[in-house]
Amino acid sequence: RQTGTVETDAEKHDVEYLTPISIGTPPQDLIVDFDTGSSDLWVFSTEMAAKDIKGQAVYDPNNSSTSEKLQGSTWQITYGDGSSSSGDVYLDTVTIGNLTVPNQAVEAAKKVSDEFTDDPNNDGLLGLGFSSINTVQPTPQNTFFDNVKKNLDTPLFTTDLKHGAPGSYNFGYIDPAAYIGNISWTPVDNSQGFWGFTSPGYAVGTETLRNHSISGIADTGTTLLLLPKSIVKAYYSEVQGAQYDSSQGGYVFPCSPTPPDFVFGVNNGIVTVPGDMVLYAPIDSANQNCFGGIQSDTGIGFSIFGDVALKTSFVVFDAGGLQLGWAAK
Ligand SMILES: NCc1ccc(-c2ccco2)nc1
Repeated sequence: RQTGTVETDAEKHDVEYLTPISIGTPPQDLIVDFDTGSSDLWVFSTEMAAKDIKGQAVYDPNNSSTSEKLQGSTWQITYGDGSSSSGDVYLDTVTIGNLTVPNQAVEAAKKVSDEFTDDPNNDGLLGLGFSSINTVQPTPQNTFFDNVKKNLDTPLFTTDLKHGAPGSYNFGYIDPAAYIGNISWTPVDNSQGFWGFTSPGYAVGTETLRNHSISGIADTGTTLLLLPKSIVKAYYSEVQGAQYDSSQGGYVFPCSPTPPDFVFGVNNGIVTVPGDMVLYAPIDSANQNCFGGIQSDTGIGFSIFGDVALKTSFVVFDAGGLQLGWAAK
């Protein structure tokens, strides 16, 4: 039985976290977005039109002695932010850190939307959601984690995303040096293919937790913390000068003073998003006004605990116990 670890780097403003993987023989190195909110491993490839590739590394199945085309299989995915991609499928060897899966479904892109073309550092996505929502047709394929988990000491992975600093994904073990205090555990609802859970409540600043169930997903592939409109409104009502700016598509507020912390419950514990993490990014060159890291989940149907929430914590994605563990660090 094995364990593994791989470093992940924060892009500017922690908009996404990019992690190296190797595909094929000899190994082709790509850097991709590990996404617990989806379940396809897809990469830029030599099957794309040259105009859609702007700086990304590409997978060339013809340059791998271990690639095997999954005849007749195709995939197509559209994400919550409207971005999309599609293509065909190969089985090939995929290595992350010291962990190797010999016959991983690698979804080679033939088309990607402009959001991906215009993101030069991101060579694709590696889904860490449940394989039930893999988009390959006619036969959905397993995620890397689902394929590797039988070889792991224990079927879990952990995330340790950081603000503007390299973090890590660990597979098969909980590193006691990576967190402080106790881990708060909460059951996972994977019926929609996501790492879903329900938080019992929230607080703004130092107030006591308000009882207000928040059902959402732990999603490393979403940048912000997207919550019910009523909670977002309650939070920004306590932020000086905050207002909803339709041109920016969300709440903005003066970058100073630092806004209050946002706290959400996880079972009997709490997770604190420090006010300076709610200051997501300046919207003007003078850094006068900032776009909020907490925005509304309207229209999605559930809340999304994205990177703004995840980077405050050490989080255990436990497929064995079907539970999420959150700890301070
Ligand atoms: N939540 C999945 C996801 C992840 C990344 C992206 C993306 C778009 C452009 C670059 O990256 N879109 C959606």
